[in-house]
Parts: sequence; structure tokens; C-alpha cells
Amino acid sequence: MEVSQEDKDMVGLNFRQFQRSKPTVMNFKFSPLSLPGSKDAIEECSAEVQKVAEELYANFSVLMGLDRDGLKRLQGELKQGIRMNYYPVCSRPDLVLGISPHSDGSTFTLLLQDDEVTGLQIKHKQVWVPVKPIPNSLLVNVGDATEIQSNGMHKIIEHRAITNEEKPRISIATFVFPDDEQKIGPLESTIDDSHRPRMYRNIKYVDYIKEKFARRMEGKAHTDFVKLQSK
Ligand SMILES: O=C(O)CCC(=O)C(=O)O
Ligand SMILES: [Fe+2]
Repeated sequence: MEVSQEDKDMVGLNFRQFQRSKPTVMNFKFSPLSLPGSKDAIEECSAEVQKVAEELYANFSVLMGLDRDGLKRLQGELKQGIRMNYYPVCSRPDLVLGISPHSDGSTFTLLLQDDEVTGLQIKHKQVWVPVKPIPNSLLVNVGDATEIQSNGMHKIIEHRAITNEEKPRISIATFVFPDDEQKIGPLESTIDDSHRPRMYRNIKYVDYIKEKFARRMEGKAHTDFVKLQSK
């Protein structure tokens, strides 16, 4: 299936919306290659990423019908976990994926990509679309928790990483997520019985994550098991 330029632009815009509206993110001073091996750099980077995440959190609060501190009041500070991905050169990229199709269980994921190697792909209308890295920028991906809390208004993006024959690639994913004991479910402000009835049940975040990881990365609707109609 062909992907039109308009679709590609739209995906790019959604995926990088925050980057475009907040030019400070464009000047992010870290790159994946500058981080591994330096504890101070990782800590500094993590503190900077947290600032971006908090700004996102405040903006999403407003988008979900709350004031800027709404989500924070409801569920406290965001926690943070970092995963460093290393994809070695691979002689058969046609047979080997770097990471299988999935969505992230987080509230948001902020991804620092290798500037020179394209590996990330997102699924749009059943087609895998490559996401070209923009130097010194963070890529923002909506995670499962946000899809659930927004009652499906902000959708997760299924993504994967491919391998390549020429260059290894590094990416650093910072996942920000609620406290384990926090219940996640559609916010009252996102439920409208006539236009957008409640789509997900409430679930404790730690239970959501346990259930998610008990399933294989199947590359399809990752939030299905908390959808009310799938019961
Ligand atoms: O390496 C990438 O571009 C994607 C990594 C990813 O999706 C993840 O770590 O969850
Ligand atoms: Fe991911």
C-alpha cells in the first residue's frame, strides 16, 4: 500500500508535535553516542528529559480537559526508566528485526536516536513508515497509559526497529510512567456517554504492566485487554 506525502507529514507531525511546538527540545545537547559510559552525563540527561516529560504532562492535562497540574494532582510525579538499545550490524536485515512491533507501556516515551542511522519505523495505515532522526532532538511517543487515561483520544503508536548491514545503531528510550500502585483508567473529563463512552476499565498500573509483559509482543492492539468491549 502506498503512503501519501500528506500521510507521512501527518505522522511526522503527530510523532514530533512536541518538538515542533517547543524549540528548546530541538537543542537537546545529548546524543546517544555521548552517553554510555558516563554516569554524570546519564544523570544530567535524565534530569533534562524529566523536565521535558513534565512539560508534556502539563500539556496533556490541558488536552484531557484538566488544568496544567491536573494529572500530577491525580497521580503524582512521573517515574522514569531508561533503556539503552544497541543494534549491531546485521548481515540479513530482511530476516532479523532489531525490536519487534510493540507499543510502550509508559505514559510517554522520549527517544534519543542515533543521528545518522534510521532504524525506527512506525505503523501507519498498515504500512511501516521510517522515522528519520533529527539531530539533537527527542522523539516523543504516546504510551499505553496515556491512551487509557485519555479514553482513546491519544492513541499509542505501534513501532519497531529494523537492523541494517552497514552501521550499528544506538537508541536511548526514557519511559516515564505512573507509580505502580496508581490506578489508571479514563479520566472523567474524557468520558462523554453520548460521544465517547468509557472505553477502558480501571486497573492498577503494576497489574497492567504484569499483564502486558505476560503477553507476547504481538504487534497488534496492545491495550486490548483493558478495553471494555473485549471482555
Ligand atoms: O530503537 C528504537 O528506535 C526503538 C526502541 C524502542 O521502541 C523501545 O526501546 O521501546
Ligand atoms: Fe518502544
